[in-house]
Amino acid sequence: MTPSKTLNRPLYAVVPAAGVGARMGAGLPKQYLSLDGRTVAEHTVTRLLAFAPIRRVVVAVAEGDPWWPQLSVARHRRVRSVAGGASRADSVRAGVRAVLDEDADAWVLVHDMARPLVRLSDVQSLVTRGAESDDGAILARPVTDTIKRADAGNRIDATLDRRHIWRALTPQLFPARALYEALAGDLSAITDEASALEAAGRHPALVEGRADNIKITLPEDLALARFYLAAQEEEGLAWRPLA
Ligand SMILES: Nc1ccn([C@@H]2O[C@H](COP(=O)(O)OP(=O)(O)OP(=O)(O)O)[C@@H](O)[C@H]2O)c(=O)n1
Ligand SMILES: C[C@](O)(CO)[C@H](O)COP(=O)(O)O
Repeated sequence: MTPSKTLNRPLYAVVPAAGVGARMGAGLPKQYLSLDGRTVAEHTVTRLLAFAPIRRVVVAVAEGDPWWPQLSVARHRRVRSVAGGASRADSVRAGVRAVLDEDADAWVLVHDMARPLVRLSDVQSLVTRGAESDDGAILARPVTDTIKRADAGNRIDATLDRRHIWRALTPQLFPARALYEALAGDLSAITDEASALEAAGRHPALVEGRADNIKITLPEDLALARFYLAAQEEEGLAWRPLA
């Protein structure tokens, strides 16, 4: 992938990877499950490392995680590990702190470890669009179903105009300083980084990403991920060994 021509500040990736995968219920965190012979974590980090403009990939792992240090990707020269926190937002904040300690002027791409199928073409689109404004940008998908809002009794309260409804994906791109400050308050309702920036009055851009950039969350997502991975390989997006 050729370096971005648009982002004129250092680019880092922060990967929250300190979750336990409760909804997957696999007995170990889902990022260490195998996908075509490699862990989900290896797929994810290797893809980010293949995006040349990323100076470093900061991975937030749970304290005492015995699986992460066993992966060769954890020792890659452009990978750094930090201790994650009790919530996703805490883990992201720890990663962004490490980025700011290296470069106060950096931008960060925050990407779920649980999204191993992200395409470099989507990362490039995000960086190109995100660089247009200090409010940043996120990958997202317009919804294709009819969207209902429920009342407290799970009866339909309203049908929303889906032309304005998008599903948030990752990566999400922001100036590191702005994100760090936005993550300083009450994090209990924060499920993605854009929400934190929105609460601070910013309006990140939505950049349409590919549908195969799924988050592995439930057991059935593994079969879907294998299907999409095979399709990507047929397209020529094959596994690339670390440089
Ligand atoms: N304290 C936490 C919780 C989550 N994550 C990370 O945030 C990403 C998205 O979260 P999610 O899919 O919810 O993962 P889990 O928290 O592991 O899943 P669950 O909610 O089912 O336990 C994952 O890469 C996960 O490892 C994190 O870094 N720190
Ligand atoms: C950030 C995210 O992937 C956007 O869809 C998502 O919100 C994280 O998932 P979680 O289950 O809320 O941690």
